[in-house]
Amino acid sequence: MEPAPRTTRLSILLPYKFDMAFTYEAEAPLVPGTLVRVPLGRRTVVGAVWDDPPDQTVKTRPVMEVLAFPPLPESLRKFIDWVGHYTLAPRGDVLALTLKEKLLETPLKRAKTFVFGGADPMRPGPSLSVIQEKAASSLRESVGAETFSVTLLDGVTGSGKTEVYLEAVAEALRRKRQVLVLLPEIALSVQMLARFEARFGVRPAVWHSELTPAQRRETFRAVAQGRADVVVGARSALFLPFADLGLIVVDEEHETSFKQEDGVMYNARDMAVVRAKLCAAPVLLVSATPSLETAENAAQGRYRKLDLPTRHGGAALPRMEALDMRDAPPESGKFLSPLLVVAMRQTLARGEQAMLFLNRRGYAPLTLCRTCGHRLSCPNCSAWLVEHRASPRLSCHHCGYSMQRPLKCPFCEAEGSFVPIGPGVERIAEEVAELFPETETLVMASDVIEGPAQAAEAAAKISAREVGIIIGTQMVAKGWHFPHLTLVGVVDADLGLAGGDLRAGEHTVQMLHQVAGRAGRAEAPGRVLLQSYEPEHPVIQALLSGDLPAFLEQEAAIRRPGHWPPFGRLAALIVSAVDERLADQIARALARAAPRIQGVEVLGPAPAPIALLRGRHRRRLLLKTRRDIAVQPLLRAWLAQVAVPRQVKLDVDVDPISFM
Ligand SMILES: Nc1ncnc2c1ncn2[C@@H]1O[C@H](COP(=O)(O)OP(=O)(O)OP(=O)(O)O)[C@@H](O)[C@H]1O
Ligand SMILES: [Zn+2]
Repeated sequence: MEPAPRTTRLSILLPYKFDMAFTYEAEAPLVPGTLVRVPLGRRTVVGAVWDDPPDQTVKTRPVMEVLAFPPLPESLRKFIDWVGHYTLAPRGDVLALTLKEKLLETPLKRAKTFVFGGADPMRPGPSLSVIQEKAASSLRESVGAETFSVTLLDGVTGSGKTEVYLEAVAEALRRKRQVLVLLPEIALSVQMLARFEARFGVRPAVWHSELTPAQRRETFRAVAQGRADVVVGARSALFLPFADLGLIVVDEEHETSFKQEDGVMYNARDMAVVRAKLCAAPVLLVSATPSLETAENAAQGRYRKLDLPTRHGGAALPRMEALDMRDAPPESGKFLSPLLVVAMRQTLARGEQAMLFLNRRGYAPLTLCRTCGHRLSCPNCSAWLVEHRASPRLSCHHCGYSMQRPLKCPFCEAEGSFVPIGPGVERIAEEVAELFPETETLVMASDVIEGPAQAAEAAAKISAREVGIIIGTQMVAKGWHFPHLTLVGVVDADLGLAGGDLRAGEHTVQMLHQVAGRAGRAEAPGRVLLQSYEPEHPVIQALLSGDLPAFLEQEAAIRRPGHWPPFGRLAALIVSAVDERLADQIARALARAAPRIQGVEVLGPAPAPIALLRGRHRRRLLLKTRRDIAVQPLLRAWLAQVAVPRQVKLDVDVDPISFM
């Protein structure tokens, strides 16, 4: 008879760049998901017992400590495996999204400073309109079914989408289930958090990058123990260890900021659907301007769709007009058409507020030497330096490089010859200050409004009408409800169309429609003026008509024949190296090894639009397949053929959103 083994072998996934789980030994079996401390080389690290079969042959080291923490649930472990498989990221890197470095090392606060749970779903919400109630009761049913389903809640701006989805949240809470609400920019969601509190009597738990380590740890634990009943979070909240998730809401599902562009490149909107499926829970995608992906899924019957076609309380949708800048141009060196200025004066005279939208931070996007034409660019990136005057510097928005404005042109040595070209929000603010010296104005951009507290302060000022004119980047587009705001001026409606990537038109329509939706949300009607040099462009026409479904139809007709998403699949390879020749060499080697299969096309290699980024030269290849062909096996087989030296970084971006 063989002697019984004294120890058990365990597979342990470590939150580092390894795809495989490592085998360790423990004195007794541990359930999968258990968090343990183990040796790794000369260090000790925290990992999780995983479901892979342990290797029976390798030499093992012992588990050092079993952490007193609820094991990661099976649905989360499967999710981590799934995300790794889909994005081609090592599973360890995906686990790291759950087990943030040091998360479990932070000592617990003595005093209980954080209180979770206690949302009261029995408190009455507002009385819903007939059409809102219809949508709400359908959502309550989905939540009550306690099984996987996907619903698109498609409602015009100000239709009460938030009120309606709070009803779904209430239903999940009545069933004692946990709820996750994903927002594109949690730091800017002060109004949403306040509404949540008004509805349920407590603030929800929040999850975003600005939490302190202690807040993180406490929240993580409360979610794992099921004490945190609602979590409102940024995309990374998808990786929290929910004990009993009963509903996921993805608000503003069309937002590109749900896509993480570095490390594990995942789209939180799409992964939310996967997470819900693995938890057998419903997921609700919410938008006034659904992405073509989601609209197509609804059209094909894969997702259910609920509509809220009118604004709440009889408010009309704002009137949209294009200002043809060829007919009514601004004065030279200025950017606001006289017609827009007149409209602003009228608005202010009525005691209402105006908002100017320009999705560009800083003073000017480009600085040019008048004498020789030299342009100031970043030494590390293929990008112009952006002038900022609030804190006077020229800076690179890609790598953070910054410098003083030089006195002399480094090229022709002319003195005092630099001129700013084009506007950023600071320059618009300067123009506004000249035109409206008496009016209080407020700039909202990520370099001026840095966190939730400042955003709350800004919102409070606007609501209290301490501000007449608001000038902002995309930060002002999202979700705000300012009852006295009736005029929105879009400074450059053509801006987003210039780059011309696959979704440029779609994203411009979504963003501008969203900004427009800030106008006239209460009694006074709203008006939106789009400054454009090309008002006949289909995107501007779609905005004017307000017929977004028709626009999506057009987009679909353009993308369908070439199998562009969502009618086909894309994956991008981004090769980068400090040594340009090496980047080229590997990119060419990849091109030679590219799959040659029917229904599969490889484009490139080509220099990336940002060909130099943080000192690295970048080349791109794009894999395009028919929808019925999965890209992951193709990518794996492809990448296995090319040896990539250590000095070269190869990023794989499945379902790319950015083509830069
Ligand atoms: N049934 C209702 N009773 C009272 N107020 C309501 C009702 N429905 C909506 N509102 C109010 O109308 C405003 C707009 O609603 P809400 O913010 O939910 O719309 P939304 O569709 O989410 O807007 P957006 O997409 O533009 O951010 C809010 O102030 C909200 O409180
Ligand atoms: Zn740079």
